Amino acid sequence: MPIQKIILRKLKMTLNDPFTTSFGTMQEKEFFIAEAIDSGGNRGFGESVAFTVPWYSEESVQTNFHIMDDFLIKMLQENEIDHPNDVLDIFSPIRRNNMAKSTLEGAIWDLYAKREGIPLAQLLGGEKTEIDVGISIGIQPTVADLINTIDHYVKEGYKRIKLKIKPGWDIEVLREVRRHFPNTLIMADANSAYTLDDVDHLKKLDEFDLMMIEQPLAHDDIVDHAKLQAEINTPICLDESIHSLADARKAVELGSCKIINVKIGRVGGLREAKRIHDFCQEQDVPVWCGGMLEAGVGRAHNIALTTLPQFTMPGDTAGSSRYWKKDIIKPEVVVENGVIKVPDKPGIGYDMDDEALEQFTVEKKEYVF
Ligand SMILES: O=C(O)CCC(=O)C1=CC=C[C@@H](O)[C@@H]1C(=O)O
Ligand SMILES: [Mg+2]
Repeated sequence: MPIQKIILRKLKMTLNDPFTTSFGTMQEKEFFIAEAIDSGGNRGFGESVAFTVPWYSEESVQTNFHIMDDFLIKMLQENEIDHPNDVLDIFSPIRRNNMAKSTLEGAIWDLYAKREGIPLAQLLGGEKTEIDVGISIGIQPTVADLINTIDHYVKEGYKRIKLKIKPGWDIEVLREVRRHFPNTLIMADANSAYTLDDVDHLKKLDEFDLMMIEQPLAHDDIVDHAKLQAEINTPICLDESIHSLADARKAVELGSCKIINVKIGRVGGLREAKRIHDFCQEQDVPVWCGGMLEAGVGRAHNIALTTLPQFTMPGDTAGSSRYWKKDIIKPEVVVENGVIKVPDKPGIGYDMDDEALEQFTVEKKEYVF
């Protein structure tokens, strides 16, 4: 692929509402958009999903820049890329830093699909023309606020509600939520807020008929999760613990989870995400696509991935307006009755809103090939 230039832009955008989890609250979001341009003027885009503070994983906005700027882009300049599947092989001398790798890999997948004139979803092997989506709701100031927020999104048609829980904001909250919403698909995400000392407490979740509990124990654990899964009926879904196909295989073998949340950035890109999908399909383990409060480019990549068949559960890819007053793609991502229509244009299927891209850019660097 004749890449002529890569542009890295650091953007700063403000979420409509603060998003609170067991590890903190976010409202300002900084991230990188990588743009890969070929000799024909085609433009491919990828989005970095690390947060400013490394509280979800060890990566941050600044480590993403350091790794891309000092290492990864040079590796792309020095190696031939025939297919986007080559990119992670080229990056393999660099350990982890998956979100940095995924930013550039994503831009190259989009560029390749545009050069071929096909949608990214189709290039990945996805066949769905629409995808079902749920929504992730942060910890709210009061239970009444939470009930109102859920009510709003249930009425908008979201197919599944994910709540954030932590010690002190869990059993009683879920009891109230279940009482108000007896038939809604509900799951809880703990972002590693518990330990095995909480087994008896976590067993109480079984009474709420949750679809799953996401990442109850340590972010780097699969052994204790297997012990917990043996004690509770609620299916465990792993998020933070899964960085690769190898992690997914070990977790499934150990019985650490019954469901996997696939985040493209966390696993190092679309190639690894697809491999995890394929493995889970063979093993009959459902997967769904997680979110990292992305802007339009990351959201579009999530939509393309979700068209693969084993994404049988609604993911966290809500509509653009849930996060942003103005997104960086045109049209923005729209959810109607809990469904997103998969775009059928080449690549990620949405156009860049270049004015918005410029408006939110706070730093920019170009790399000529
Ligand atoms: O709406 C989204 O993009 C999903 C938001 C969400 O649930 C999460 C975003 C960022 C970090 C975590 O708190 C989290 C998750 O763990 O899945
Ligand atoms: Mg999670």
